[in-house]
Amino acid sequence: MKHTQQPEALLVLQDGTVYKGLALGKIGTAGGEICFNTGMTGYQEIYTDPSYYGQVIINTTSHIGNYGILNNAEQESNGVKIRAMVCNFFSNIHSRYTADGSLQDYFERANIVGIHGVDTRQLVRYIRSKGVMNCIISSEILDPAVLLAELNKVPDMDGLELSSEVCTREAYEQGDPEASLRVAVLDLGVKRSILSNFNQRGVFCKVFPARTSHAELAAWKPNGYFIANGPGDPAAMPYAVETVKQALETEKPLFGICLGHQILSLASGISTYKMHNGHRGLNHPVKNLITGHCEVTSQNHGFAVRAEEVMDHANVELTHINLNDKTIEGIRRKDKPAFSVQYHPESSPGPHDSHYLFDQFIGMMKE
Ligand SMILES: NC(=O)CC[C@H](N)C(=O)O
Repeated sequence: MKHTQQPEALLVLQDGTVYKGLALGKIGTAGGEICFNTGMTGYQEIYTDPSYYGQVIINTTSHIGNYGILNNAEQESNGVKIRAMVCNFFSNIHSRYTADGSLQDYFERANIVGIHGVDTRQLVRYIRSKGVMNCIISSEILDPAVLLAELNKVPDMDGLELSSEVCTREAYEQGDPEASLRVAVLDLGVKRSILSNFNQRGVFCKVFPARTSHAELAAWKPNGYFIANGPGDPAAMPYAVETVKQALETEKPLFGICLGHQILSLASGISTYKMHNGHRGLNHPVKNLITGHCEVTSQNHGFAVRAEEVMDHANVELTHINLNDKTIEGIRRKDKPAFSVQYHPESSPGPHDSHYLFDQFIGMMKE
């Protein structure tokens, strides 16, 4: 078994709190915003989700690495997007007959630093009460004072634009070009499983870089617009808000997921804010206020849209609400064929309760 003599590692929080543990992944130092995901499965999908770009993920499920990694099937993008990882028990051995390798080797190749042997229950309770903050992990510098100085160089997520760093450089097409429906995807950090949800339903997609103007999207003659998920602060993305405003004017159907939901909200005059702690996991209960049904949802967001501004809006209707904390989970425009959700209906990883939203969007395009 590899790495039986694991070097020590330190995790230092912005407020100076220090956690000791053992190194995993690459030996090195990395800092970012610390956030926790409570999902009990799907770690590779989480690490490769571009919405986590620049973040340090605590996996609260107690065993990580035990089913290894797959080269393709569980990748949500072209590589690991998280900055670093924290867990309680990191398994050096994996068991799954289809596995292509170990998580340790995968992290080493991707230059991802991590720490395990941390009491993640205590750590999460601490962050939950103090609120979101930055952190740094190192397996090479074991002096907390030096690390704290390094940590001060890590940028604050508030006000940070990151979609331009993770989106495609060139537009590309995906799916069957003969399909009867064409969706222009504004790639703010799109997950692969969202595109497969469209392709499986016979929709042809063209994925455009984040800073594409509406004129360029419209020139492809899409039947509808999809505004993707992605990392960073939506309030720092006036370019995407402008594209969405213009897309709304075409009266063609528009659907947004997560960051896309926040951008549709901003384009509708509703502001966003940074949450005390984000929602990241696979079991967040959401009520669909149109049908009265509850959905168990997959989530990953640290910003949200302002509830009071949704409620006061003449042209926006609240469609989904979070049953844990009553935050806004979905809206639709009363005057335009546009709707969005804060959670992840593509459910990768996660429960499949919300797949119907893709069918709803396709139904609107067919009308
Ligand atoms: N998954 C996402 O699209 C995340 C959106 C945004 N970056 C947030 O944290 O709220």
